[in-house]
Amino acid sequence: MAPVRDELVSAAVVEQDGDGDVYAPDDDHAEQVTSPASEDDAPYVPEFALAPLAPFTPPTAVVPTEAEQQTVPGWTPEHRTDEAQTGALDTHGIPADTDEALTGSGEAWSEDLGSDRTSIDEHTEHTEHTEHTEQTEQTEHTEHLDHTEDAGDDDSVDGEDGHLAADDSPAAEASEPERTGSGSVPEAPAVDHESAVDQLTTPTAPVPVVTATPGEGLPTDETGAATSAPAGVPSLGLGTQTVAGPFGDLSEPEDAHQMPLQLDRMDARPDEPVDAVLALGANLGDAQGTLRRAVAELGTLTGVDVVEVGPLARTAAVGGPEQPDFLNTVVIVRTTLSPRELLLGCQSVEAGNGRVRDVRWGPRTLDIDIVVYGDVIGSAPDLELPHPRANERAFVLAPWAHLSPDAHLPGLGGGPVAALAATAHDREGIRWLALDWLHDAEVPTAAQVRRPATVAPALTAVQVVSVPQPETDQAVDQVPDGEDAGQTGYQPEAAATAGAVEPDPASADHEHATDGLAGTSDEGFGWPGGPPVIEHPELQDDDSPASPDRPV
Ligand SMILES: Nc1ncnc2c1ncn2[C@@H]1O[C@H](COP(=O)(O)OP(=O)(O)OP(=O)(O)O)[C@@H](O)[C@H]1O
Ligand SMILES: Nc1nc2c(c(=O)[nH]1)N=C(CO)CN2
Repeated sequence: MAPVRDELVSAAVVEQDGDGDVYAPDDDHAEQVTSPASEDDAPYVPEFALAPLAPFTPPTAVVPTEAEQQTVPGWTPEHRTDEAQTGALDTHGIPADTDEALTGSGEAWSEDLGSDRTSIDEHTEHTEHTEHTEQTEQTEHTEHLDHTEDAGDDDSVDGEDGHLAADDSPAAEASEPERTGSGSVPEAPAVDHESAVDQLTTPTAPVPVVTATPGEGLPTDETGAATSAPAGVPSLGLGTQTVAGPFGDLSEPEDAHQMPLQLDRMDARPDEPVDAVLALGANLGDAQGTLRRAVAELGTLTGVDVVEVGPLARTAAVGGPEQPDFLNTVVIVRTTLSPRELLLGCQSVEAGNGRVRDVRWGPRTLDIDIVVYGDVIGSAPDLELPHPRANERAFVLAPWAHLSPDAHLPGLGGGPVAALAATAHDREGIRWLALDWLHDAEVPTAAQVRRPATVAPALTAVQVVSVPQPETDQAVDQVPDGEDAGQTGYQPEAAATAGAVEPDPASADHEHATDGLAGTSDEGFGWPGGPPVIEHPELQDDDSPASPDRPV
């Protein structure tokens, strides 16, 4: 390994996080990143560049047949690979005999991987151009994980490990919210989430090509490549096939540039449906509306059933630039998708709701993280399970513990979720939890804003409010106002069972309740002396999630 040293990269340098995600420069958040340098500051030579290269035989230009020139607009000889090297090619440079396999089952596709890496790349292009499908994140994912020279040139590849700044996609750009201060996000373009996931699961889809360290539990050969699929992975083509390296199908020497095509445990579909916990957050635009829509859209993903939805929490932003409060919730889904398929499904929903990744931990219209997927513990360049920061985030743990008081977070730093929520650093940034946010609900009276029976002991300090059904785009800011309110979706029987505390109007804290970024020492989660029952948990303020005109 070449010597490296840590350098504080200036704000002018693109930031890169531990996951390999690259973010636009952010003056406030220059990060420690590792960049290679030698003692004498000699130009850095990447390690791979030192590897002995096989002699390169440039492909022989192939003159198109007359028919080809007529049928392929814009055709030029360099669009083709040497036929002599790759066998009979179709007009897209795809070996004719592999075309069927490529569009057939994933298994058949994988069997042909050994034939020609270039043909696979070409095929991706072929798929793109011929299917005219919407440019989903999945398509990008599949395309850019190719370890080809071209892949490295593509801005949309997010970091060295090849995972994506998915929202660089044209679809995401098109849906970039206008931050005009109007507070509303333009209608997200319709995204066919089902078809996005179908592309992952149907035989005609390009199989996601994933390189990662071999997944735990998979048998591997001496190169580290997975040699067989684990139980429950019927069609993703895990196997011993290797594909040509970044320089194409060089014949000499045999193995020098062969890279194993590896799928890992994150691609393993479960034998039985698995419960996964998703954390949702939003602080731009109509955050509540977006979260409602996201829950619905998650339920439309093939292989995903929404089982339970947590309360809505208003939370102070953690990390990143100064920004509005978030609305957060958790959703428990039952899925037959693999972890990576589920991630791609979530990212598809994010993209459809205008998610843009420009600033790390910056404001966003929608964020969906996989907190846990069953009891899977594992790490791949694009997916870590459980989510590596979930154990320290009250904005995830508090709504989760409320939904599942006995939940346990597996893995390093894990433990009982309610206990983790009670000690998380950001616990005091939890402003309130609303139980009835998902469905139609009328505004509660002050007397109805109280602790419910189901609240976990560690969460009793969180004020529970009712959030009304929005009538406008700005409705996330509508105030559960005790004075003007009618009935609520809140269940008084539950409160009675719990011996709910009668609200004390004197305890109302209008100031803090209306200031999304106000001091946290004596409010919210961890309030000493019991739950603050706030008569007017005003949300109508500039810091609120639906008020993106605040400078961010
Ligand atoms: N468990 C996970 N859930 C979602 N994304 C994950 C997970 N593990 C790794 N990732 C990767 O993290 C990348 C960055 O995700 P995202 O932009 O949503 O980060 P973030 O929400 O801003 O920050 P954080 O990861 O701290 O929540 C994604 O592209 C994804 O590949
Ligand atoms: N309150 C809050 N803070 C955050 C959130 C979030 O969802 N809520 N998401 C982040 C990145 O995932 C970073 N910080």
